[in-house]
Amino acid sequence: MMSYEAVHTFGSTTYFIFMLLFIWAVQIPRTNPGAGWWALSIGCALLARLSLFFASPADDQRLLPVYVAFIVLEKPLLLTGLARFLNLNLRLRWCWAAALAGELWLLLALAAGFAPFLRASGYCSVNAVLLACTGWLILQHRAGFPRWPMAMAAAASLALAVHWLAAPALIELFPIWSRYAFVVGTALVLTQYFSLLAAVLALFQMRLIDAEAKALEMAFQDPLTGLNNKRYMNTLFDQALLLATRPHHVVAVFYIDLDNFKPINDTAGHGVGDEVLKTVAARLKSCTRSTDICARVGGDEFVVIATQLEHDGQASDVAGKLLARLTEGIQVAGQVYALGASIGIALYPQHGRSLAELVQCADNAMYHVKRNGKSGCVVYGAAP
Ligand SMILES: Nc1nc2c(ncn2[C@@H]2O[C@H](COP(=O)(O)OP(=O)(O)OP(=O)(O)O)[C@@H](O)[C@H]2O)c(=O)[nH]1
Repeated sequence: MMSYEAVHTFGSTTYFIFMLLFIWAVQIPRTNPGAGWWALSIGCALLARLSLFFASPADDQRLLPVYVAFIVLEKPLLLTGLARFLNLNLRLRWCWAAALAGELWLLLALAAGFAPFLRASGYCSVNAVLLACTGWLILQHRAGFPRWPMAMAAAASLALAVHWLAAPALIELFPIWSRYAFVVGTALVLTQYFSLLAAVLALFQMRLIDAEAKALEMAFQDPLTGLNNKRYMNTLFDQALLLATRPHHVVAVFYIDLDNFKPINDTAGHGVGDEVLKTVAARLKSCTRSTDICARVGGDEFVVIATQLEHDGQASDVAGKLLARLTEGIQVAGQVYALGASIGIALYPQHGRSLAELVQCADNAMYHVKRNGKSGCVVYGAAP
């Protein structure tokens, strides 16, 4: 068993470090509020501990009200921090009243010369109730917060509640327990504050990852169809070329322009036009591999980049499949709309080495189809 002084020194130092870490967490932008209250609450735990440190057994009773004042004050601060962290609109006046009652009970017990068990049971019960509330609140509202830190904080809070509730009776029955209780209490308080700090930081990390994913989505995705946009296509094209440099792999760029899309907008409205575009996007996806790139590059214009084709002829097969799928009727709100598609194809490396060159060739080929009656596909340079 570590000596009493060693536990004191270790506990005080670590409480102090945690207090600094909570103060630091307050400075981090976009963290949930609460860390400031927890810096105050662990500060109270630290002051309570220091008051014990300076109490020799003889003047123990003189410093006991100071110790108890800090140790019960810690709990409403802890709960206020938790309510702010969890964004709960709670009235916590009763916590402060309970803390005050715990302190008053002690003063009364000291003045009236109550037995140690009776004297301690007042503030120990207040601590136990407030810690049980802390654990219960965490368990009730942990959804959407970091899982493990919240579970650990709830477990430590509930264990501390049991610890405080049982302490007066255990010390009465086994006086040696006061020494063990000191170590157990320190370990549980450290676990509790460590978990809360971890929750603050893990939530901040979750937010960052979320924001990054949203920013990427906005930067690289077409909001209507969920397909990639031009910027993403440019980014991914280099990867597609890497795949194409493998032996027997060909990359084909398909420029697809829908035929007769405008009349749908004009007759049925933009909303129906949007639904049609979404269906087209889903069909493009269903006709291609997950490694292929499907992008919406204009109102009713799409580019598909098929990677890992085994020979040039396969590009025409893919175009045929795309065309067949896109010319199937599209049903929106009980009405079936008929579309066509003009598809131009360019192959890497025959028709160009950069994406811009390939898209330009595929676009030219697509215009050739448009000019020759629409709804068809042609490879760049192959048209008569
Ligand atoms: N519903 C909807 N329409 C759009 C969107 N973006 C562009 N458009 C419309 O899409 C139409 C595209 O025009 P065109 O390509 O000339 O229409 P088209 O009838 O397919 O013409 P062809 O290609 O010659 O067959 C225009 O009317 C645009 O206003 C969009 O996000 N949603």
